[in-house]
Amino acid sequence: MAQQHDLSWFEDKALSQREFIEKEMAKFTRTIMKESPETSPQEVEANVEDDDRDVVICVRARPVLPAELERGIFPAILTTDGGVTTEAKVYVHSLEYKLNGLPKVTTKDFGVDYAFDETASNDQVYNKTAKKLIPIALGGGVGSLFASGQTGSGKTHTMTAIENLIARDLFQSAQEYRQNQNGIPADQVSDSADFEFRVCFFEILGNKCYDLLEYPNEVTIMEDVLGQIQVNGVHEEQVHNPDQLMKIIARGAEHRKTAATYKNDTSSRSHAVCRIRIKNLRQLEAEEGLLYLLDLAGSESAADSKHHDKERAKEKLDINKSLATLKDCIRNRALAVLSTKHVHVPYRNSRLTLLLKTAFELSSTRACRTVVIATLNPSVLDTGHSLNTLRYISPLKVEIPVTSESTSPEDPTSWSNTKLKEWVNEHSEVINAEILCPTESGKQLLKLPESTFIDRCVKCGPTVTPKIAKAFYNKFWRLVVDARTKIRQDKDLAILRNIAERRRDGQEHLKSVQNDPEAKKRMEKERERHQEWLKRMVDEDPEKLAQWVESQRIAAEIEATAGDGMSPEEYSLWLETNKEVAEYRQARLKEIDEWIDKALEGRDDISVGGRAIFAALRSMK
Ligand SMILES: Nc1ncnc2c1ncn2[C@@H]1O[C@H](COP(=O)(O)OP(=O)(O)OP(=O)(O)O)[C@@H](O)[C@H]1O
Repeated sequence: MAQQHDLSWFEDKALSQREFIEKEMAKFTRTIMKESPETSPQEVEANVEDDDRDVVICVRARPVLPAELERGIFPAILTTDGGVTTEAKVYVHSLEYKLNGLPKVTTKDFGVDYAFDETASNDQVYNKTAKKLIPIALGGGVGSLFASGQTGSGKTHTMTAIENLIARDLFQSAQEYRQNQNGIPADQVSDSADFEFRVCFFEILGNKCYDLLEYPNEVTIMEDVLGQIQVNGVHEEQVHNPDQLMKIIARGAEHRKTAATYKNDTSSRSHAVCRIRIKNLRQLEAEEGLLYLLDLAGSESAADSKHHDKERAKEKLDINKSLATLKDCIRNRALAVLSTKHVHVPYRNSRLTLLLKTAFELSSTRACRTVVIATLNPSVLDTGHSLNTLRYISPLKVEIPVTSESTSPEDPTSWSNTKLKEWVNEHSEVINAEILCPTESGKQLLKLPESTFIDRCVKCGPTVTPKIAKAFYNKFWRLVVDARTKIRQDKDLAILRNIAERRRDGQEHLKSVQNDPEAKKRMEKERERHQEWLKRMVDEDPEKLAQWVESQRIAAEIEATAGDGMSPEEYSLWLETNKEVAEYRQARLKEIDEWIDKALEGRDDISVGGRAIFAALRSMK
């Protein structure tokens, strides 16, 4: 819980301006209520029912606590629900001062999938977010739940409640599965029924990992020769009911490494990972399901970190770097599925994301769903921290395009039920399309848990063994992976062609400029303007600047690697540009480094988070 501390000059001011701030906020609320008609509960529910997003981003603002109310603290955060056509929003009101010294209230808004205010119950939060991870994990997929938020914002409160509900539903669903298979009443089967649940709990602290069940044993996260991620040396325990699971989680949480910070003496400074492996004993061919419950370390700004010693500052830098990588992985993985843009999922750049390889890998054939819950302290004194949290999580929300960009007829995502059945009949003599996919579209069949897919195939007759069913599942999923890869390669090629053209034009242009002093001057001016723009972006929109630098890096990367797997015609085009590519790429990356240096020059006020983004971009080369 947040420790009390002396109010700074600014905090004092904020509390003394209460009347003014509340009046401004009320004015703002009236305006947005007028602009966006209230969403009916039915509309919200309908939205939830249709929610088949792979990544769900939500925020929960806790109430102002009685002790805080006593100190005169009041809330400065407003949330609105999303509707069929509108997105859920969080508004943060901050007190600022104009140049003439008069106060003003600035409001920043962020779009999320779900925004919960202080009236939301734990059940409501769970039902709309984490609940959908259960069928995915039981069905052989990967469900991940991340909690993030400033210390004292209610992370533990929310996560503990959700973990309890997950434990309850996991075992209840396992019983229902058995009941559906055998017709045995649920109360007559054991809690775990046809599943084996194994739990481990560890923390990632910088580049080191420690077992939280056998504390302080060190464990290592590594990729084996088969590309599987192993957590070597970790202690795993089998659990048979919700109580056992919750006891283990509580035991791990007790060992959680904590350290004093300026803000809170029990602030978490490591990422805690609880992993539940789920084996379907009835369908041994199906992949193991994975459920990750991750309590992320808080990100701290430079101002908070100034009280830290060198070691703590380095630790914080590692944390911020891993948070930046995690953000790229979640966002880019969602983009890779939804769009034809070239995306790079840098999951190898941190221990945390390497651990979640199965969820991030573009060639993964498993259903994955990621839920991010950010908790907010609504206090007017904590708007800086709330903005930090929101700036971190809101870019994770990826818009679902109205029409899929994927037009490849080979991609099952776009198949109707008729087309899907045709494919099944054409590719298997023993699997009956009416049993495997009586009504589903291609997209719906891809959402089906692997074990259910295998179950349905096996029901087609005695000749269909689980092994055959599993091979058919892989064959179906390969279509998706191939289609995605092809789309990306096509896109890379288009970019490459464009670069080749631009470079030809550029060289012509350079030649003409060399002989034209006026044009040379103009070019110099243009360069200066560009540098100015970069400098300004550091202040105004570091996120946008980081994205721009990242796009430059990706372009350089494509230029250097696009020669792979091309047709002869494409390859000759490639060769044309390839001669100087290595040299050009080096120069380009050096230039990017210089841009970052220039942008950061003499800027001690940039947050640790901002620096970490740039550091991560550099290290990704
Ligand atoms: N949604 C909520 N409704 C009511 N009280 C809440 C809610 N969320 C948090 N609280 C209360 O706020 C206080 C801080 O919450 P909590 O300890 O969960 O924060 P935290 O983010 O986990 O902090 P830390 O990182 O320091 O452990 C607690 O007293 C908790 O009971």
